[in-house]
Amino acid sequence: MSTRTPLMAGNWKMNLNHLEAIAHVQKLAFALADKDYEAVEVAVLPPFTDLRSVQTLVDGDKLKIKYGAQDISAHDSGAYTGEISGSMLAKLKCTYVAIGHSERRQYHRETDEQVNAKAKAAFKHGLTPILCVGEELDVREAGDHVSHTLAQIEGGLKDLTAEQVETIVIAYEPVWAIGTGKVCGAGDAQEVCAAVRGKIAELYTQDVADKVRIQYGGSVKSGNVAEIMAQPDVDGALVGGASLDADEFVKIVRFRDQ
Ligand SMILES: O=C[C@H](O)COP(=O)(O)O
Repeated sequence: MSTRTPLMAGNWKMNLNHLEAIAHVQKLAFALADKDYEAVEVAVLPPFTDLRSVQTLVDGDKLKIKYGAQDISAHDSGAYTGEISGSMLAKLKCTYVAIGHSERRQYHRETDEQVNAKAKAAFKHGLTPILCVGEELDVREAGDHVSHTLAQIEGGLKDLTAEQVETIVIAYEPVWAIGTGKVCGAGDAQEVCAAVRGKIAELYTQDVADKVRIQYGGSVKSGNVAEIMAQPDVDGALVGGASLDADEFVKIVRFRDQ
């Protein structure tokens, strides 16, 4: 029986301005009770422009919900127009930062090398990376989904220490299941999540691998979350579209009741 605490995280992507963010987090705070936080960690990943508002709300009302960013610069400071550094995110008391999301890889051509540099920047500033990996449809159809995902793991974790890796969160998100309504079968998600854990055991130790939380992401909803969470190597969900509906996200957090 795993002792890993599930992490249910809402990746808002480029949705909700700072006023909408306040209203949304207030709805979540109102709906979630202490008992929800006893067995599940809950986090939101709003756009950068919302983070100060979310921080003020969480700090002011001592909320148990955690928050983080959707990206981080690999650089500490300087002439990098449009980028946001790890120290800026740490100053806003972010806990998490998503790294290597498929939309960053696809639209911004982020490579495993850049993703690895961002993971190092996150650790340097005390942030926990949520390292996103997963294959496109053609890769799955060719039967190469496991090897593709494990190569991303190897590249993303390069030169990280065992102490760092045991705290990291991995999000397995098959690209073809993101925002499409096509859910990866629970067994298929388990296959890749187990392979990811096996790879971490090979690169580090079984003990390190047993501590790493591996989320599934891709069209997670209240109707499919229970089956996905029942898989032994799935330790949470990275939820996109469904996290924008507070009632639906609360149901996902309460996956044991679904
Ligand atoms: O980061 C979240 C994923 O990209 C999943 O998005 P989705 O739940 O809208 O499919």
